[in-house]
Amino acid sequence: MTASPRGFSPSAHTGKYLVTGGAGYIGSVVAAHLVEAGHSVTVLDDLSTGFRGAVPEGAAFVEGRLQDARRVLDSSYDGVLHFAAHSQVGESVQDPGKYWRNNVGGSIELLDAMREAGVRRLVFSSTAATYGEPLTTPIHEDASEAPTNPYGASKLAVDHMIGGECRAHGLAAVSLRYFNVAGAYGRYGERHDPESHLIPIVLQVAQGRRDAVSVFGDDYPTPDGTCVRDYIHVADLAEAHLLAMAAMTGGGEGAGEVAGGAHLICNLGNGNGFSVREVVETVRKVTGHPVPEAAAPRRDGDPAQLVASAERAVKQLGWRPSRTDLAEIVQDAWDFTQRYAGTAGAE
Ligand SMILES: O=c1ccn([C@@H]2O[C@H](COP(=O)(O)OP(=O)(O)O[C@H]3O[C@H](CO)[C@H](O)[C@H](O)[C@H]3O)[C@@H](O)[C@H]2O)c(=O)[nH]1
Repeated sequence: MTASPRGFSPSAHTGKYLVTGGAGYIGSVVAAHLVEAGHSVTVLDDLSTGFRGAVPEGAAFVEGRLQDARRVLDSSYDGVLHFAAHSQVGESVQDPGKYWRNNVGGSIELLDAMREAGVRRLVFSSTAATYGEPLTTPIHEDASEAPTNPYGASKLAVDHMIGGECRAHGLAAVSLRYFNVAGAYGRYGERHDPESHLIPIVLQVAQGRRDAVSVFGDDYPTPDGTCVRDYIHVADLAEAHLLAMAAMTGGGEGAGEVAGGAHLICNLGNGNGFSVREVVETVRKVTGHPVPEAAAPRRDGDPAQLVASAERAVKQLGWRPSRTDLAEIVQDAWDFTQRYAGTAGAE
């Protein structure tokens, strides 16, 4: 095992969990954390964007869609962690039906399968994109929800569906709204094709696989004119998922027990914003390589600034992010990029 857990153990209880999308970036990191904490894990993934090699050793694997959850789940499962989704903002604008069908339609099937099998706990991978253009910063969970693209709208629809399922049928659920997830956890890291996220793109420039990074807009109302985002380490994010499940199984560390019928929504971010230019500069320092920049027009739908208030996750779940330094996040992503991304082991 190349990953290096830091003695994180959110719960003395061990359980049996289904991880949908566990061959993808975030799902695989969470699945690895669950296995390392001694839980029994089954990954359900259709490998449309994930990699078989990213499923952690020790987890069972079922290749299938969310519609197939019915043939996997039974009452021996303690809960589900649901990551399987399409997640490209630009693509969702081009092909919205794909997002409604898969993200919303698939989640309906999953919720039905859970109810039929008597599996009553869910952690859902939601997103800051449910808020849209923020009216205030940092963003709290009671901010207005006005997604600006079908990706965010599909995730918000699922959050609403989950709320209804909790009220009607006593499901316990935690929706975690991620800000900009980055970094890697040993051999588990970010590999999108095509890549659209800033940090992996800048690292590809540092590696010489791209000529320059396009900086999308330098006239935003931010200190250096480029967009500001809240980057959160994927391992800190993963720990929040285990704490969320623990809050529902009675082994939680936070203030809030999430009982049947309750739906807790928590933002996950560090509360610090970094601009595109600061990210590029950090990559130069960490890698020691030059990173040429090219000015480019603003990208449609990009808010100037997205920064989280994660106070609720800290209070309710007992979450304590420990990798908040941007250089550490970039370093871990860089190690992954050099060792694993684009290698045969990725398949
Ligand atoms: O080549 C690039 C790529 C990105 N950027 C800029 O870098 C910032 C971060 O962009 P990312 O694509 O890495 O991340 P986003 O903030 O667009 O996306 C994040 O927030 C979205 C919601 O707003 C979704 O949740 C998405 O999955 C999540 O990664 C943005 O200002 C973007 O314009 C560039 O300047 N050049």
